[in-house]
Amino acid sequence: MEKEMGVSLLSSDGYNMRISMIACLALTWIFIHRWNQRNKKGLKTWPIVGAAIEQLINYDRMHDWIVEYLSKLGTIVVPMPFTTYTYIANPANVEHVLKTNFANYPKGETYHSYMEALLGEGIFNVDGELWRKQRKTDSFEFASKNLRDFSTRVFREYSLKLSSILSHASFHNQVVDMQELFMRMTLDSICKVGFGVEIGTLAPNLPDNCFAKAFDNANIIVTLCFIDPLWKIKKFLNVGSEALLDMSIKIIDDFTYSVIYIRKTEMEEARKNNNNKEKHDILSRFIELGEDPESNLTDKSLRDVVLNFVRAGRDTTATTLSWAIYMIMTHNHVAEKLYLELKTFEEDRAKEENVTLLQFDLDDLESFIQRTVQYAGLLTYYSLGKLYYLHAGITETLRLYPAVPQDPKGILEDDVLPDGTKVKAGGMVTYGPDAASFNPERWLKDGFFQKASPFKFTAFQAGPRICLGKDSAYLQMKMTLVILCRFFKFDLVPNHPVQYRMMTILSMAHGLKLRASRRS
Ligand code: HEM
Repeated sequence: MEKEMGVSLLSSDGYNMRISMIACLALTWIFIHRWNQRNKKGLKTWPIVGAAIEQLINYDRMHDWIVEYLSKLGTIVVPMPFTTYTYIANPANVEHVLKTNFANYPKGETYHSYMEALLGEGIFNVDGELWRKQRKTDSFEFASKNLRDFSTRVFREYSLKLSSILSHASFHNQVVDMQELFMRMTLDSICKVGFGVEIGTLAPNLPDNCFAKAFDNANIIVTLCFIDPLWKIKKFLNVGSEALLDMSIKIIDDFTYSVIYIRKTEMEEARKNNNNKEKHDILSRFIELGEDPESNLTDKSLRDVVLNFVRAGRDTTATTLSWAIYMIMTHNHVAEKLYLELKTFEEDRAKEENVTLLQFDLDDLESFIQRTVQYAGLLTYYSLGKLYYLHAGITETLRLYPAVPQDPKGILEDDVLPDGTKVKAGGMVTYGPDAASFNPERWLKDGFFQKASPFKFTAFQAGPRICLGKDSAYLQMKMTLVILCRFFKFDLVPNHPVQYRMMTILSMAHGLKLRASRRS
């Protein structure tokens, strides 16, 4: 018995000793790992988990966290448990990744698998030949004057709808969530420009729309795949978020395919009746292109084309508009300078068009709205191009709050960036800003807007995959802001928290709740 106890005591001692030794070794390893980093300027990491702890602690302020490092260092390497992210801001590195060695940094298979349910084989979600072919066709369509004129009319009409909702709200001193209104406006306008249909979500009673809801749900769920390691299992079992995604995609597809069918039937009817009145929405243009058998455009490819445009153009523009309004209302001198630019512009345009501006009374809603409509009538693609201060304000907003804050690229082969940073195949690299304070003046010289290299100002990406909708986005943002900032002043609801949500698009986590007041 004594012997047995002795053995078990010995073995438990031995066990404890082994544990103590392992603990000692582990602590020494951690100590050496941390000691070696004591003079390191960049991110401090831990063994095995890398920077995951620091990243988790900074999750809600991820954008600032990265910008703080980038502004000091230009490049940061963030090791994570299964991969390494390299963040770059130095223009030479950005140019190398987005242009010079473009072929080594594709979207990659992981991104494709996350987005496939929603974006299919659309331009955003493919590489290689499939991407090249779409890029060529889309670039041609985007450069078309017909599409630009049609978009200008649509953007003007929906900006006026928004302004009318604000006029009523200001008359009754009601609070509005500006971000929600912008989201509705950009969804309605992209559906009109993309499919040629009115979905009417921008209305005073804020109606629900099943396509809009399903599209929002699908967007959130595919984005969650980036942080949900179980999504493939859920998809296989069709449970949880993946079951909801499946339902949402059915609603989106029913709507999209029915619009494709209706548009095709209309086009056939029109041809039979020799009625060749052209439609300018993107879908109609692609249906026409699909009539050439060599184009290989099926109904599924038409669906992918249009949904990629909805995804590209909706949240990006709406969130930038929200941040721009927030910047304007929190920087009084900017608001006043912009107001002056818009008043002068109004007088110049009225003279050019030989129009007498209507008198209006701030307390008479009808006359106020009539005046906004008259002003909008003076806004054309070319005249908006002369508003340099506005252009600088929007660009500065995008520098500080890039709508696409992270755009990770895969790495096919090991590479060395121009600043000497080594990147390994299988990791990810993403570019970003190293921004500081809001100052539209930094974009102006003698009152004229000065462009920056796209490898320095990266909000629209750069190189062969630079955003195709940049001009269209500026057109819509200017159209909207010209009307809003000419006729309204904005005040944030006291204590409303303005904070970003770190998803694929940099939206405001709690919306933008404000009161608008009318300006003479
Ligand atoms: C403020 C508004 C916008 C911003 C900041 C923006 C930014 C970007 C960025 C960063 C990319 C690269 C992302 C990636 O490759 O995943 C991109 C690509 C693209 N954008 Fe935009 N975008 C905006 C508006 C629009 C609009 C209104 C449209 C069209 C309706 C559009 C169409 C596209 C397309 C088609 C691509 C894919 C280009 C390619 O892969 O070759 N964008 N955009």
